[in-house]
Amino acid sequence: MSLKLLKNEQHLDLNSLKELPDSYAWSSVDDASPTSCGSEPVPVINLEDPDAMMHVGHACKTWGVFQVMNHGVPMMVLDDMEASGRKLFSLPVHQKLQAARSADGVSGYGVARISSFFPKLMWSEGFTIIGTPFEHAQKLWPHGYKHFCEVVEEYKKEMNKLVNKLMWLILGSLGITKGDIKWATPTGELKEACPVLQLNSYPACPDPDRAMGLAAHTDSTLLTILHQNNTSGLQVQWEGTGWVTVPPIRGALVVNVGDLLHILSNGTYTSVLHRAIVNRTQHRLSVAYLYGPPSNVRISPLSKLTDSFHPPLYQPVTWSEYLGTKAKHFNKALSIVRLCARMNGFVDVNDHNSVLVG
Ligand SMILES: C=C1C[C@]23C[C@H]1CC[C@H]2[C@@]12CCC[C@@](C)(C(=O)O1)[C@H]2[C@@H]3C(=O)O
Ligand SMILES: O=C(O)CCC(=O)C(=O)O
Ligand SMILES: [Fe+2]
Repeated sequence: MSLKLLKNEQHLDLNSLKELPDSYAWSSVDDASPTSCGSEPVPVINLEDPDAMMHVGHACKTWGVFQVMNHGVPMMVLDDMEASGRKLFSLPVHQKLQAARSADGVSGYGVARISSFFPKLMWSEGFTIIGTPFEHAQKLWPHGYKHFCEVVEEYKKEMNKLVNKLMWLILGSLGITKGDIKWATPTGELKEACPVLQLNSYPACPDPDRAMGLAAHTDSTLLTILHQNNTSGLQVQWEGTGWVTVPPIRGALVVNVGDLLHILSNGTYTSVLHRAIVNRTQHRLSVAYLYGPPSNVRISPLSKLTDSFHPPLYQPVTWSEYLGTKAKHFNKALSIVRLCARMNGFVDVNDHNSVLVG
């Protein structure tokens, strides 16, 4: 009985609510005002700038997030994806539930996966696509799924090109070359990981100061590329002190460092804590392309970045192992895969039982 209630409650039609139900009222949405708390704005980088690599490296080190312009993804591809996402979320709830994520599944329609770690519900809906969206799209539009599938494929193709460009800029900024990356082909193409596309919808909210669109988290990726519509809501944490809004810029894309890049760079580039807040009048939509390594690749600190003074700080993990740790431990996942000092040889050299990892 109580389980059933909870399930129904998780699928309220947010668009129809005139008041914030208690189950959505967060007691402490700190600093929900979209100010930049006196910090610099999040960097905007022109990828055609000859110094792009340096700017990207600096942004990854200081912020863990930046926006890119002149990235090569046609505006039409972004617009089409946004329109398709909008169409999906404007379907009636009972229809969206036809494509609901199964209890043990990852793809499909539902609340944010991290919801289970919070006592209150988030003011958002999501649709996760892994591989082809065909099966779910067919349930949503029995006769009209083809267009949606085409738009998604085109979007993924363009994002894959961009993620290659960005990864080599980022790796280059760390002094890493093509031969250092196990999952790159000799021509320098990063072998296709199975990318995840996450569509997020944040309906206008009657009480935005007490609601949370998507609670603070880091992404379990190497990189995430985010397209947001013309409504702000994305905020990143700055130096652990305040929230800075990443303003939507038409045509620009937000890039953020995920936990696996944090591990790969041995902590040089930090995965950024971010969240989405909501507003009273506008429907916000975002599309995240979550990029991780191929499933057989174990990510560990690159050997070029480590030596006896800079020992590797993290254990090797595959993407799916890391997702499993994240699903269980949420924001403690990164510290769980962090090697303890003892394992790094920061121990009494006379302790012959210590495990040295090199
Ligand atoms: C490949 C991924 C990465 C996931 C889990 C799985 C599919 C959906 C992704 C997101 C998308 C929304 C935020 C997040 C925190 C969530 O709840 O679901 C992400 C999470 C992660 O980055 O850990
Ligand atoms: O909607 C946003 O701006 C943030 C989305 C996000 O963080 C995610 O999908 O991982
Ligand atoms: Fe995220």
